[in-house]
Amino acid sequence: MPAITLRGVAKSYGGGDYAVKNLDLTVPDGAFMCLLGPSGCGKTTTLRMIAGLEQPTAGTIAVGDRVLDSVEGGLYVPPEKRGMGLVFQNYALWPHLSIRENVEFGLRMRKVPAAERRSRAEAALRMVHVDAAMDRYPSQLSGGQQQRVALARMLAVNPSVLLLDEPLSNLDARLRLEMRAELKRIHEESGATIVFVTHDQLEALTMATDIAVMNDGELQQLAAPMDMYARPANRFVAEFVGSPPMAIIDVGPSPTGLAASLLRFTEARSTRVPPAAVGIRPEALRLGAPPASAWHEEALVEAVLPAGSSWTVRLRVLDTEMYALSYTPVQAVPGDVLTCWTEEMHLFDADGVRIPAEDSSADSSEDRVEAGA
Ligand SMILES: Nc1ncnc2c1ncn2[C@@H]1O[C@H](COP(=O)(O)OP(=O)(O)OP(=O)(O)O)[C@@H](O)[C@H]1O
Repeated sequence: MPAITLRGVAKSYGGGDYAVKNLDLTVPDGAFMCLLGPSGCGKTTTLRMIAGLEQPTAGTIAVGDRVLDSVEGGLYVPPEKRGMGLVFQNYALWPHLSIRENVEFGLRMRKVPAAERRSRAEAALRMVHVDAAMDRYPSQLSGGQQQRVALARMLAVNPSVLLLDEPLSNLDARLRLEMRAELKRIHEESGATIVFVTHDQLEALTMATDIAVMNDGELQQLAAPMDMYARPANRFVAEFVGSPPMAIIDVGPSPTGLAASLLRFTEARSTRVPPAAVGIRPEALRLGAPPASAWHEEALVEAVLPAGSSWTVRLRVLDTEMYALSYTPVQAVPGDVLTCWTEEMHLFDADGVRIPAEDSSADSSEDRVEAGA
């Protein structure tokens, strides 16, 4: 299956506002791409355009050489002729059909012979581990099992492109975790190209091979999950990806307190234009004796929040409240004064765009980070 490409794609539902603006995006063959962003950023609209359920207002959508939409060329291929499988948040199973019959339904529509229908339905149900419940009815299954049946129904048709819109949002935390692992396994086993819409950054980080972060109808960054986490292209991505979020401290033009301390440190180590903002991830803010090269300040412990395997500490650093996340026990109580330090800062310019590190090959031109807002 060749790559899916969107070129100059825009969508307006009328009234002058654009749900998606001039989107250029390539989904490589076999990718598990997550479209990630806050509510209303245009993720679902993008997915529905790929599916053919919405027509773009401008641009082209193609799979390899096959053009599916071309506004300029007056071309539009309807959903049923695109050969893509769809699962939406509100999946619906037929209540009066057994699980097996539900999964066979799509194959029946495609006039697949009975024996083949049966074996393909069984194979799909085995893949999602619901084959033991094949002869039951949807009402006899848990929400998570029903969700898997909806997936099996799509997988039985064997589409080479799967389009999923928040398919895990109706599940409880434990099932979501289980289904993330299942989806990853299904992706690896089937070799299908997956486009997955979510507003949950953890879902995207854990499952995707590529993440496209959108905001306000525009692509903010396209990168592999850990690249995006390590080198967010701009302030929006930096704050959206990661939990607890990165602290971003504005430092210009006449900073005081923590901002002044950070600016002094970055200016002493760089010949470049000073940053307009400095970001520090909670796990990069360490407590204890700092190495000589690290930025450090005294911090007043305000609260210690143990969570079994991690410790979140609320600190007051000069004039600013910050969070440190530790994966080793923190022996401190409110009122203690500790040294906090870091060697990992993210610098942003006045437009909120990442300033690449001078001494790091990680921020090189080979970086997969494509876009900055
Ligand atoms: N059928 C429609 N008619 C008019 N406006 C729409 C329609 N569908 C979406 N929109 C608008 O387009 C914008 C993008 O919506 P979209 O559903 O694509 O965002 P989203 O990122 O998927 O959000 P959510 O996570 O809330 O589903 C929003 O401002 C939304 O109100």
